[in-house]
Amino acid sequence: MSAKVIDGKAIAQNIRLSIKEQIEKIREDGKRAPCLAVILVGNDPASEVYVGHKKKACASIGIESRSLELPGDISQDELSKHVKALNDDPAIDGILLQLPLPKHLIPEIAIDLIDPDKDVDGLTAMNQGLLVWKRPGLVSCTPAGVMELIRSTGVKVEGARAVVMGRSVLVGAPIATMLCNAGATVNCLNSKTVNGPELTRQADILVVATGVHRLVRGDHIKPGAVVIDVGMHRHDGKLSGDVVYDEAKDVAGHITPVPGGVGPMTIAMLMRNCLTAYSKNNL
Ligand SMILES: NC(=O)C1=CN([C@@H]2O[C@H](COP(=O)(O)OP(=O)(O)OC[C@H]3O[C@@H](n4cnc5c(N)ncnc54)[C@H](OP(=O)(O)O)[C@@H]3O)[C@@H](O)[C@H]2O)C=CC1
Ligand SMILES: Nc1nc(=O)c2c([nH]1)NC[C@@H]1CN(c3ccc(C(=O)N[C@@H](CCC(=O)O)C(=O)O)cc3)C=[N+]21
Repeated sequence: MSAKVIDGKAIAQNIRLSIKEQIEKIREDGKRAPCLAVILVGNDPASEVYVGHKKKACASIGIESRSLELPGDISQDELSKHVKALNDDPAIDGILLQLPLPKHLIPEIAIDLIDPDKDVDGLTAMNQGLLVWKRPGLVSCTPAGVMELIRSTGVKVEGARAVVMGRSVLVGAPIATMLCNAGATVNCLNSKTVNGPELTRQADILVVATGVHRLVRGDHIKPGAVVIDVGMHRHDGKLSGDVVYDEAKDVAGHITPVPGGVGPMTIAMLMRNCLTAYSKNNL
């Protein structure tokens, strides 16, 4: 039996449409559009591509975007000044600092300066902490998107066994927390985990976010499981994930493709967070 493909692109499109309609209403009331500021430090080509996607998505649904392109050798202090200026600018609703930063900069110092009410990436210690306290503020885009994709399958999360591969602050850790909050029994694996496949084979819900190409094979998956592949790799212009899709699709019950799975949801959740931040900041 072949798994049902979770169409992240279509689900994301619906969410974007709903946000677009809400913004149209705001504009009809004579109010200004929401505005996202994206900070890009240096010229990492992959980051430039992602930032391009985000700005295009903003334009297509009526969110304004400003980009701040800063030199790769900028000092931590200078970067801090830019973040603070955006915090103080009432015309800016959301601030996104594209990661990774050049090696000499400490990302958490810059991130934690972002006003939590403008932190549309959900990465500040405040927003991550609120998630652990089960009273989420702005939630990280990829984890929020992953939860939406799991919900779209109709598979019950409460009581399910979930395995998250990866424990990064951007992806793995908040996904594990959100699954835990939703009542799943969660194992969060890392690069030192012994016998990973033994654990993944028990998972009703398997989320893979390791950045290791083709790590998860068909026989690592429990038959009928929900498999969410966050990984993103580009080889000869073709995109693929951390899961060996052709093997996994014959075992899983539901599976996300790469591309067309988690990626479009990340962008849709960013748009949703911009609208949430705008609404909160313009009460
Ligand atoms: N589609 C999208 O919207 C997005 C996709 N991505 C993609 O997701 C992937 C992960 O991103 P990110 O979390 O930022 O990456 P990181 O490199 O920050 O984290 C990878 C995590 O995977 C763990 N890991 C490595 N090998 C294994 C293994 N064999 N078993 C279990 N865990 C393992 C690492 O463990 P340890 O902590 O021990 O090192 C680490 O916690 C990347 O491919 C990235 O490109 C990221 C963001 C958004
Ligand atoms: N502060 C910060 N926040 C992030 O959210 C963030 C980041 N830094 N750094 C890099 C990662 C990566 N990321 C992706 C977003 C969209 C797609 C996406 O749209 N993917 C499409 C394909 C896109 C293409 O064709 O290139 C898809 O999977 O179908 C992928 C990856 C966000 N990230």
